Amino acid sequence: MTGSAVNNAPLHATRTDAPDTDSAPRIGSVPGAITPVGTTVSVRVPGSTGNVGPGFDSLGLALGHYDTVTLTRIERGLEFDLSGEGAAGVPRGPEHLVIRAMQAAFDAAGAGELPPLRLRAHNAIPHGRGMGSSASAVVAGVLAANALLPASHRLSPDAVLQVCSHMEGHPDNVAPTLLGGLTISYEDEGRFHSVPVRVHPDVVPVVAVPDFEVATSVARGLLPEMIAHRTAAVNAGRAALLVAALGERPELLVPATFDLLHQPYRAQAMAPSCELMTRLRDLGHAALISGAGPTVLTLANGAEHAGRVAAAIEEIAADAASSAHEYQGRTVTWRVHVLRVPEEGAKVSVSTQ
Ligand SMILES: Nc1ncnc2c1ncn2[C@@H]1O[C@H](COP(=O)(O)OP(=O)(O)O)[C@@H](O)[C@H]1O
Ligand SMILES: N[C@@H](CCOP(=O)(O)O)C(=O)O
Repeated sequence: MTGSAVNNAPLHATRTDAPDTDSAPRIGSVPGAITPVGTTVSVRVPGSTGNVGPGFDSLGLALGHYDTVTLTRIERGLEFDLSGEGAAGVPRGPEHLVIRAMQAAFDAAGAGELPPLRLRAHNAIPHGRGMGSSASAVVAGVLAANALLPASHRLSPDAVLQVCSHMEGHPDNVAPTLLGGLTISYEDEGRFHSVPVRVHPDVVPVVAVPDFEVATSVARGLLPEMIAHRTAAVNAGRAALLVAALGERPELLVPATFDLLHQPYRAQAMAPSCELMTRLRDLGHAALISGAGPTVLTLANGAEHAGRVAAAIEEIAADAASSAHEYQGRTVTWRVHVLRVPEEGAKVSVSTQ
């Protein structure tokens, strides 16, 4: 999730840019209007990889690695039952990201304060690793809140995209989390748009998740204000090629995942990841820094190739001479997951007691 420093300021976060729902009547004071006590909303939400190499703040790919978030309307208070990745480190109060996202959805719908809730979350998406955990939390919160609202106040799919993208500050993670597959997102006069693109079934994401975190806000703070025209031209070409490679021509994934726009500037914050990525690319694999890092994502061409990538990661990580193995006097440990690209995004289900 994006912070508030100059380089990572949300693109357009003013209320005038927010969804046009200000004319909706406020319903927070009408108890019967919001789904009754006992109602439970569950959201199964995938992770995502932003940028996918050269498509900074635009391209995004859903990753088949899921958090499950369940909200129950209760009589009073705000309760938490959290487990899995990051559970010990997140606040248990109104500042919890899922609750903040729910309130943002209620605000956009003109619905006032959230009702009393119990939040149960089981997280598989690691925090601060570039696999879109904050976007998934935001999407889960906004979709859960929407399901609690009466039909008359529910946000449209476009309004959901606006609220989620404004909260994140960039749309490339929330779009595939909402829609699945590959998405091309862009911002135009304060509104976010996203186009889903079919992904070739042979594309297999392999992630290597290191044991250290880099906050997205920190990684964005490392980016320069200006880049050379030549650099922009190289990246534009590779980003365009990447859409073709992911959709039709996976054999082109190595040249298509080359980036000069963000990865080189962020290397100082994730040296072991850059070493692993470089070694994998030297072996002919389409490795890149996932999102703002430090996870290394390799896009394999078929299941057999994915197995070879996983084996190569294990071998490089075991090489005592490599900074992917030992960095600043300590051993870096990596978790490797062979995932898939889900065709569908977050799924919501509602039940009543
Ligand atoms: N499921 C979650 N529940 C609560 N907070 C979350 C959740 N996922 C992410 N966050 C918050 O977002 C932060 C990570 O966001 P960010 O730095 O953007 O990394 P990432 O690449 O994982 O999205 C966490 O430290 C935490 O504060
Ligand atoms: N385009 C963003 C993507 C951040 O993804 P995350 O998963 O690291 O939050 C960026 O590169 O900053």
